[in-house]
Amino acid sequence: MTPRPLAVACSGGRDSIALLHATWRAARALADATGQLHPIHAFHVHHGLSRHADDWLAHCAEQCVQWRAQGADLQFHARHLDLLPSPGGSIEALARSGRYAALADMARATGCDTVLLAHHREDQAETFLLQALRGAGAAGLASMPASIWREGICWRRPWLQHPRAAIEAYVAQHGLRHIEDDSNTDSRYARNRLRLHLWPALTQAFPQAPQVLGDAARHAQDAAECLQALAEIDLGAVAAEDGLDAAAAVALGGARLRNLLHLWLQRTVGEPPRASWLDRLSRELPTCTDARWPMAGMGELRLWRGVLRWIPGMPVLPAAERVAPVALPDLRAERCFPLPTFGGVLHIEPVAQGGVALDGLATLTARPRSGGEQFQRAAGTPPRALKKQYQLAGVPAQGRGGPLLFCGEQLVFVPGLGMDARVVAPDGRPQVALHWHAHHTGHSTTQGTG
Ligand SMILES: Nc1ncnc2c1ncn2[C@@H]1O[C@H](COP(=O)(O)OP(=O)(O)OP(=O)(O)O)[C@@H](O)[C@H]1O
Repeated sequence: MTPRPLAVACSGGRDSIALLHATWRAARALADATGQLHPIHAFHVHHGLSRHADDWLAHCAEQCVQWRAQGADLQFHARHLDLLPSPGGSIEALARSGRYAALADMARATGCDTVLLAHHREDQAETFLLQALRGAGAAGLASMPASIWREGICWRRPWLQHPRAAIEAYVAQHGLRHIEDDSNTDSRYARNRLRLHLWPALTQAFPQAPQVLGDAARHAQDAAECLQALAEIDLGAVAAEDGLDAAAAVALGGARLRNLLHLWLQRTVGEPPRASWLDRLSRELPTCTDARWPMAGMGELRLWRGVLRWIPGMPVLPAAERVAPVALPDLRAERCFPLPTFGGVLHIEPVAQGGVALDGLATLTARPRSGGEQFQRAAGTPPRALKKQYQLAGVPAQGRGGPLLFCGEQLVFVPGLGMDARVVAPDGRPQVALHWHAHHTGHSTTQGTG
């Protein structure tokens, strides 16, 4: 039988570089002992979010070339993501789901049914704490499984119970080189805030924290499995035509009813319900005969003649006027900046002429349209009301979303129209063009071309 290939998900960071190294060496040792050589595949995902992402990909690729020269049966593969955040969505969550989809895709393309991930004990403890801080139930507190099959692929975390220090020691022992992700110090991300501010104090006060939080995650895994099994049993017992027999479900009582509704809604709606919503439903359901519970932008639950059904509806995007203004960080060193509340990503491209001065990117504000904005399309033409400019330029309604970018009170950039002529930088000054990629319309708008 031909030995099965094995994949390692490699970001280029310390842990996954170490795991890739340990894996190909283990495969080679096994081959020496048994004559069976398992080919190893390294998968890298380029998220397109950091200006260093090209370097990380190059580092992983070079590392594989170097190890192949040392006798590793190792192939490198990469996928580029084009992430488009949804309004109000989390860029971390989007990157994670995009990454797993890309890894699964590479696994299928290379015939690997197992993908190794380099999470370790401290990663697991952090995940547990983050879940607790979000108010998660057993399923969230279960954190990361050491091994799980999803859609024909087994995701394994062989180092989930190993301390970070052991990996650091391995890296030092073998003189491995890895990249440092500069976004790890960005406190906008919850995991970084935890890692930078809370973790050092926590482990000083409770040195056993990584171990016991990992234990707690395993207890939560057991509890989550039991709850899932109970919900399956209850679902089988109260299923009615296209929905649930409301009286039979209510008879299960508070916690068990919520547990059942959680699984049923997750399956029918396609995502887990919010805890507050679930609480409300389980409180109101026993008191109603006919009722409706709308879920914003998704559809509604309807109770009619004793059966609770899910009626899907058209998603509704937040109206632009309800989006709050956002003071942007210094964007001078950025190439793209997601603005989830506006439903898209701002792309920044250096240009030789016709752009906005690079310095202007230090203090931009993103605002929704509030009416009365004046925009100047070209030098020598008068500034006019934005609405008029959209009409003159023939920009359709679906191309008029996204943020207006201001520098102080001066309008700089309008998706669909481009840059205001009053802020065009003189030739010879460092300058950039701005592009807005909207998520929900797929509409892309560019400085200069509108
Ligand atoms: N861009 C990526 N490409 C491939 N695999 C990735 C990528 N990012 C993360 N992974 C996988 O997921 C694991 C956990 O991700 P996490 O973001 O915690 O790691 P990291 O800090 O980027 O790097 P490392 O874990 O290698 O130090 C990684 O160890 C790796 O196996």
